[in-house]
Amino acid sequence: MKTTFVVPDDLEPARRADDATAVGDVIPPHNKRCFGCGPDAMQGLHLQAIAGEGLTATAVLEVERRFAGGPGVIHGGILASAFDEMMGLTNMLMGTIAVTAVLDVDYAAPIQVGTSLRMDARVLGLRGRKVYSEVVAYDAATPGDPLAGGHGLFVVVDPVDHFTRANARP
Ligand SMILES: CCCCCCCC(=O)SCCNC(=O)CCNC(=O)[C@H](O)C(C)(C)COP(=O)(O)OP(=O)(O)OC[C@H]1O[C@@H](n2cnc3c(N)ncnc32)[C@H](O)[C@@H]1OP(=O)(O)O
Repeated sequence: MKTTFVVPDDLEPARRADDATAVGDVIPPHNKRCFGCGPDAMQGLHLQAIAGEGLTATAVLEVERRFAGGPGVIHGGILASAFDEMMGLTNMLMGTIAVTAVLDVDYAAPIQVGTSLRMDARVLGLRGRKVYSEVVAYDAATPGDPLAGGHGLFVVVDPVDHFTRANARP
C-alpha cells in the first residue's frame, strides 16, 4: 500500500487504561447516535469493535448495497467513516477521548458490495495530546493482501468542554 501520511519515528508509547474494555469484549459505543458505532443511528454502520491485546481492536463491516458508491463497490466516504470510527474506538482503550484532526485513506483496491471487510486497528503512539493510529482492512473470507489502509492523527480533548463548545456555536 502507499501513503503520504507521515508517522513520526519518535512517538511516545501509549498505554492501555487499567479499566479498558477487556480483551474479547465489544468496546461500548461512545454515543448511541454515532454514525459509526451507535446502535440508535438508523442509517449508521453499527460497527462493533472487539478489543484486542494492548491498544488494538478488530471489527467486521458487512459491505451492504446501501454503502455503494461506484456500481457494486463501496463508497470511499463510507470506508473513510469506518476507518475513522475504528481508530477512534481503539483510541478509547487508552481511557481518553480523542477527536480526528487528520484522516488518511489508502484505497488500495476496489471493495465489492457483499464483502465482509475485516478491519484491524491499533494505536501507534503519542506526541503530547496527539495520538497516531492506523487501520488495515482485508476481505475476511479470503485474507490476503490488504484492500485498504488508513492512518489518523487524533487530538485528546476534554469531551465535556469540546462538545459543549461545539454545540454552543451559532
Ligand atoms: C468522541 C470520540 C470518538 C471518536 C469517533 C471518531 C472520531 C471522529 O470522527 S471526531 C469528529 C471529527 N473531528 C472533529 O470534529 C475535530 C474538529 N477539530 C477540533 O476540534 C480541533 O481542531 C482539535 C481538537 C483537533 C485541535 O484543536 P486544539 O485542541 O485547539 O489543539 P491544537 O493546539 O490546535 O493542536 C494540538 C496539536 O495537534 C496538532 N494539530 C491539530 N490539528 C492538526 C491538523 N489538522 N494537522 C496536523 N496537526 C494538527 C497541532 O499542531 C498541535 O500539535 P503540537 O502539540 O505539536 O503543537
